[in-house]
Amino acid sequence: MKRIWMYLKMYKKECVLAPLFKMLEATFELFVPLVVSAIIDVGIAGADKGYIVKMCFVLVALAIIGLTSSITAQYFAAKAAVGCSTQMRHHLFKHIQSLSFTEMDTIGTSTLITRMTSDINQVQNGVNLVLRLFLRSPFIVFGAMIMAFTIDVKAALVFVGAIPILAVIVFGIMLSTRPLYKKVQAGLDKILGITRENLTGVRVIRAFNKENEEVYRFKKSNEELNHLQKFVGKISGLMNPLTYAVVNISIILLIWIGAVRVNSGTLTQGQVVALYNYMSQILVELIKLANLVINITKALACANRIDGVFAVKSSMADGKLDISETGKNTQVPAVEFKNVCLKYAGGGEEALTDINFSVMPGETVGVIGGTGSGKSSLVNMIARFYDATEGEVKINGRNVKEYNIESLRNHVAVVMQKALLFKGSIRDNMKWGKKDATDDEIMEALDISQSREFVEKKDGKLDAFIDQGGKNLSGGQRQRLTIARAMVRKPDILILDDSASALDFATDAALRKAIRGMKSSPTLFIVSQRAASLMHADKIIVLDDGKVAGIGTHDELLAGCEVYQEIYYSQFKKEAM
Ligand SMILES: Nc1ncnc2c1ncn2[C@@H]1O[C@H](COP(=O)(O)OP(=O)(O)OP(=O)(O)O)[C@@H](O)[C@H]1O
Repeated sequence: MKRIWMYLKMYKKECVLAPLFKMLEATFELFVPLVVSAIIDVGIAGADKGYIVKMCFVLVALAIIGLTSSITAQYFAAKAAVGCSTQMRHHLFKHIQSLSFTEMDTIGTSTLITRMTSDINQVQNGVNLVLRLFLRSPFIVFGAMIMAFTIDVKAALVFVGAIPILAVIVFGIMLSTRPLYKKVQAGLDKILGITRENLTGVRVIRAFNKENEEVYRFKKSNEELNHLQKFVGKISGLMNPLTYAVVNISIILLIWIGAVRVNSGTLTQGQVVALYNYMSQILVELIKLANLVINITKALACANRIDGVFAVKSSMADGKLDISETGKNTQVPAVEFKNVCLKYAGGGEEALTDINFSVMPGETVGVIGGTGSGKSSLVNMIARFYDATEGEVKINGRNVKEYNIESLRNHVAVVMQKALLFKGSIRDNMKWGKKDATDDEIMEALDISQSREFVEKKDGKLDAFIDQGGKNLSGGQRQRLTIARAMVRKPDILILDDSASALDFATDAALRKAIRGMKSSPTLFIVSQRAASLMHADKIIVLDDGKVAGIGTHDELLAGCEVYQEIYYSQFKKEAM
């Protein structure tokens, strides 16, 4: 609530004008039954055609003024609601960007997307409805009752009896359905999550013939939601018959009392019709009010969930040191791990235990080990995607935590296992590496990553269009372009995290040779399960179940490291086959 108000404060004028125009509309609406009553009592009763036409014009004028007020109110309410949600979305996105991978892992991508999209939309709807209805509906309810009293106190007593009964029914149903609506919202979130997972993983699902299982999984969740919605719908469905029953009984009473009083000459026929219209207006507004309260409840629940994300603070404090101020001394290791341990949030075993090694500037380091042995975890700590839970990761002799994260990540380029490109031209994608990269710099990076040939064959060359995620490229082409994107930056430390796995051996070898041939060759980490990709490295780190099983050159490890021997001979036997 506090947060919504924080954003709404920027739209104070709109927040005042929207309800005011709605009240203006309501005021004119309250006059309509009186005009209709006058048409009956004066125009029709007196057969005065001129009067009837005149009053019809008054009705049209009231409708036009009401409509104009309503549109104006809608404009201001929408401006405030959309403005509030835009600001909130912007800040939430910025906040999410500031979170470290640890928090992102804990919250989950799917949840974050739901907060950014449907939750903020719900808040926007809630704000819009509140601005339009929170004054208007009570105003009409009480206004109609007062108008009824001005017509006839005795007949208006029917209103005094009916309104509380109607309020109890409407709000009673609303209160009983409120927790159920929360469950519906959770069910919707689940469906959204399944849909998102399925759409992003559609290729894998088809490759594994999992369509039927996925359709079944979706159907199950959808049916659960359907049952819940039907149940809530049935309770909410009681609202109309019950309220209409009360209103109709009240109307019968009104007409009965009215008829008696018309006979006695205390009331006119038109006044009875006016009383009837006021009763109808009250009913409509009470139903609107109930919907408003349901929407407020949903909006507040969503706002709380959004607040929950805002409440998560990054566990990664930014340092002050600019990395360009270090690294002048070539005798200091470019990367050093000192007794490093890593345990991911959410418990479980340590992913890395007591890792110690150092790498001098310009050296090539291979990281090898079985699946889940901790290779990616190890290199991810160099660019501070995760912080060591124990020990120290140092770059140029200083703890990575001392560096300003932006300068650190400009210095360390990571090519991730999953080759991900973004919608846009090849040039746009390359400029992710360096904003102001010239075409020459891009071509140089394409040369190193062995991508020039296929890029030059594409229509438009650097302007060739890449679909979202790089779907219109082959796996190997995607990998080469992600490597080129990292090379454009000319990083001091380059990490290839199993990022050449889709390349053939000759291209893989040509890539490594080109990197080593660069004028200022980076300190290079090659993570791979293929011994052939890193056997020429200056140093190979062999990981086994999160621990270092051996560090040394290929020859040293082949002579003395059992895990390395196992990996190497298993592959060379395989490759020889
Ligand atoms: N974000 C994470 N949250 C929790 N646990 C994780 C996370 N990332 C990795 N792990 C766990 O840490 C261990 C090491 O994983 P890591 O990805 O570093 O292995 P790897 O050697 O790179 O494997 P692969 O070769 O299959 O990519 C695994 O047990 C994995 O389940």
